[in-house]
Amino acid sequence: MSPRTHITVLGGGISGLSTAYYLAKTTPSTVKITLIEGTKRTGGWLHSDRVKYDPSHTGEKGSILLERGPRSLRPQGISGLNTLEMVRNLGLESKIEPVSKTSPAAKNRFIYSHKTLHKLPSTIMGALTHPLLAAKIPRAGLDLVKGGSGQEDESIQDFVTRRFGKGFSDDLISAMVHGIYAGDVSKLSVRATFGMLYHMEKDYGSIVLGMLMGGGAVDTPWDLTLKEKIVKEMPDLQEFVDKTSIYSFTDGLEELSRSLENSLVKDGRVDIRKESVVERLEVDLASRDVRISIKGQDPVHANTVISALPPPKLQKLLSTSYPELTHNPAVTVAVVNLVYPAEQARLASPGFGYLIPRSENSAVKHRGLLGVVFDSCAIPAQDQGASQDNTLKLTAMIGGHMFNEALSQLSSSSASGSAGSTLELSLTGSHKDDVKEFFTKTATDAVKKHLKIDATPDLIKVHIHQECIPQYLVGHLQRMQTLDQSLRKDFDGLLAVTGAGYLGISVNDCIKNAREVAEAVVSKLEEEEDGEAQLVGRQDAITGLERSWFL
Ligand SMILES: C=Cc1c2[nH]c(c1C)Cc1[nH]c(c(CCC(=O)O)c1C)Cc1[nH]c(c(C)c1CCC(=O)O)Cc1[nH]c(c(C)c1C=C)C2
Repeated sequence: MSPRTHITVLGGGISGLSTAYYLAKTTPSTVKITLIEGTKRTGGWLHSDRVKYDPSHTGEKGSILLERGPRSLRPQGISGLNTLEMVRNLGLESKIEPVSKTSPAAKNRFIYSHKTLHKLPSTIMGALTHPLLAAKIPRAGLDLVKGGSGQEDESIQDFVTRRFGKGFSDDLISAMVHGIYAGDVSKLSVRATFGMLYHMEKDYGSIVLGMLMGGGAVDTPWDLTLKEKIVKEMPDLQEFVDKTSIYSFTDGLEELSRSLENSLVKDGRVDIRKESVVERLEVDLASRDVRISIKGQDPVHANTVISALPPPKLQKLLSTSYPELTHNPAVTVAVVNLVYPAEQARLASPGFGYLIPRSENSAVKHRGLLGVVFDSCAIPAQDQGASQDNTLKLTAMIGGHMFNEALSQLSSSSASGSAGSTLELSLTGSHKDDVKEFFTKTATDAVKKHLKIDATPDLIKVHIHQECIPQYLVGHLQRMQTLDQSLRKDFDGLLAVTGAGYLGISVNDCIKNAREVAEAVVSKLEEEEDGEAQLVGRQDAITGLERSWFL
């Protein structure tokens, strides 16, 4: 590869950091790598706070971890294995806090319905015979006799209702969609979010049959090669995967992005530009140059740009319009951390937490509550000192697709009267306080009503994460295929994309997709150097969206 080669990554979240990390691992030291981080703090919605905490009832000092976004990772699957490999290479293994498959957090996930907590089924068979659905028709039979819809895509709700009946979608599946996407089951694409179900229907004509046959996998050839490589190099990881349900780190999931950034700094290969606002990307195909204009700084020139920015942010930098970059909204989630004195607050049903299904009409009845995580039970080892045994820590997640609808109730109840859609989003001054108070009350009322905990929290923290989870609307994968073709045609490999806005929102998927695009870009640049690329032409240029044709 030419010593003048310069690859620039845009975006300092987990996807941008991972892309830079894999580029640094796979390129010779002569290749220049720049990471332009932007103005937001590294870690984004993975951000965690460790609060020095003095439980007043003991007078002893402790320290308690309050996390904002996803707080754990699943080790399973190829993307899970890939993250574990990264964790080991970063030297983070000693910080892992595993949750065993036999722990209450692994076995007990609940949904709140008809004034009680019901245990979520862990298998499709368990779901089909679930007491919440007992009064309805035998759904397993329905699934076995129904064929496919013949449609390329449909909403999760349409798919599930067609195969298993409406109760199944409104009760169980909508709750799960709240607990992953904070999204609306009637709007999200079944193919892009639960691809396994889509493929089971397509391949076996039945989900039950597909499950029994172990079908539905959506692993690409690249995924399978990656798995083989990791298993060969680190065979002992499988043992951890087999016994672990989820895991986190001593100081929270943010430790992963912090450690990634530290390793990039220490390694010295990547020029990290913090606090840099990219204003424009201009591409000159003839000289194979991308001019990156940065506010108040000299422009940067690169041979390839990999954007890990949210798709609408990338659109703002481009002169041509790509409707696929702006089609999906991203939802806002309010995260309320609550810490109670343990002797006044006890969980009757220990577990991971509970979710509110669509059938509960949450936007109105529960002011937009999506669910509550039982942090003290889910990953108890994260809290230290006196706080570990003397506190009950819960986190309420509120809003998502119901954010504005829920908050519109504030305008009718608060003196300021300025909530609702105005939350698009100028959270300042007294209005900000009203909004925070609204979410605090939503969370504490839910804990009283649903968990029968009447105590007053010792500590409350509210964080509002604007547009933190992209919503893959119906037709998402087809749009990604169209975008793949357009980027290939217009940029000929000079611009590739990665990140939660495209092909997987989970932390594991973001890391694996970052690895895939970084490795593909590097091998393409190597081919170009060898003169092979000229023979193959645009058909082969890298966009980061190649896997959209496999899913
Ligand atoms: C109550 C709302 C939410 C809870 N977690 C999230 C929300 C919006 C965010 C979230 N949860 C998952 C992901 C994707 C995976 C990742 O990045 O690691 C995100 C962004 C994982 C997840 N959470 C639940 C399920 C079934 C999954 C899928 C993978 C898995 O099985 O672990 C369920 C769940 N989420 C929440 C609760 C309280 C809950 C179950 C009781 C909180």
